[in-house]
Amino acid sequence: MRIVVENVAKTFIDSKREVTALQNINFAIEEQEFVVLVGPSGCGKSTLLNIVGGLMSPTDGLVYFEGTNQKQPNLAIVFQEIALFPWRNVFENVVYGLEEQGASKQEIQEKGQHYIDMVGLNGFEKAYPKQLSGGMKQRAGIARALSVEPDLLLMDEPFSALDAQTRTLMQEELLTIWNRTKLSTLYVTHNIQEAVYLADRVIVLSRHPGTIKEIIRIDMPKTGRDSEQNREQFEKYSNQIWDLIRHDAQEALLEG
Ligand SMILES: Nc1ncnc2c1ncn2[C@@H]1O[C@H](COP(=O)(O)OP(=O)(O)OP(=O)(O)O)[C@@H](O)[C@H]1O
Repeated sequence: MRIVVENVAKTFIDSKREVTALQNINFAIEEQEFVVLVGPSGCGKSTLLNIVGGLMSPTDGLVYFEGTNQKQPNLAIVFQEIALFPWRNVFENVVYGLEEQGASKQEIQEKGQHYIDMVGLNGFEKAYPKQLSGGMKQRAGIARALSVEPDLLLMDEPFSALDAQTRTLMQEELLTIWNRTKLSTLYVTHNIQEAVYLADRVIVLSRHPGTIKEIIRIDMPKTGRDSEQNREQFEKYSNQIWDLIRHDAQEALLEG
């Protein structure tokens, strides 16, 4: 399935002012592609992700899905703050979407366990959210999203609330999982290194209004991007993206 975003614009109107959050947004996410949206604060990353996920409608333009008969394909979203149900244990949280889909008991058992194993939470099936660290909660949230085997995975700053070391480990794990599942993914981050580490293509947004500044293909193998031998190329991409964002990021900082 291919996801096409065509001429999307979004204007928010409240009592005081009108904010054009997005304008003239055109891109596609190919089957099995990992696309990352980067840009400074307020450039419209989350708004765009929410529009692609159908949680918000655009003021103009449209999002459509090619190569599928389904009117509404199966999407799963992972947010920065994983909202696990506190009264459900890890297993029960992970299989929530499967239950909603009306999966059989056997399917729930098999898929639930498969994705719990995939995110490294085996042994914690019966633990409750309050007993888990931030990284473990995030793993449970990812397993819950994966368990419905979505056509498109949407992730909005999923690791930004984690400490730096946990974040690095989670990025590595996400890449391992992605290499196994090859799920079409749209991923939002502020973090340029994270974008270069994970993406097939990086979409750089500028702000006021949020438009696409450039789309950069990260032409490196998906494994070992952070290795010594790839360091130079990794930094070249990071610098290229930072040069595109720098001015807008400075403005965002001054505006607070
Ligand atoms: N519900 C809303 N009502 C009014 N304005 C909004 C609303 N949601 C977002 N905006 C505005 O739209 C613009 C884009 O916001 P958005 O949250 O999508 O940016 P972002 O790039 O995800 O920011 P950040 O990186 O800080 O999360 C901002 O100027 C924001 O203030």
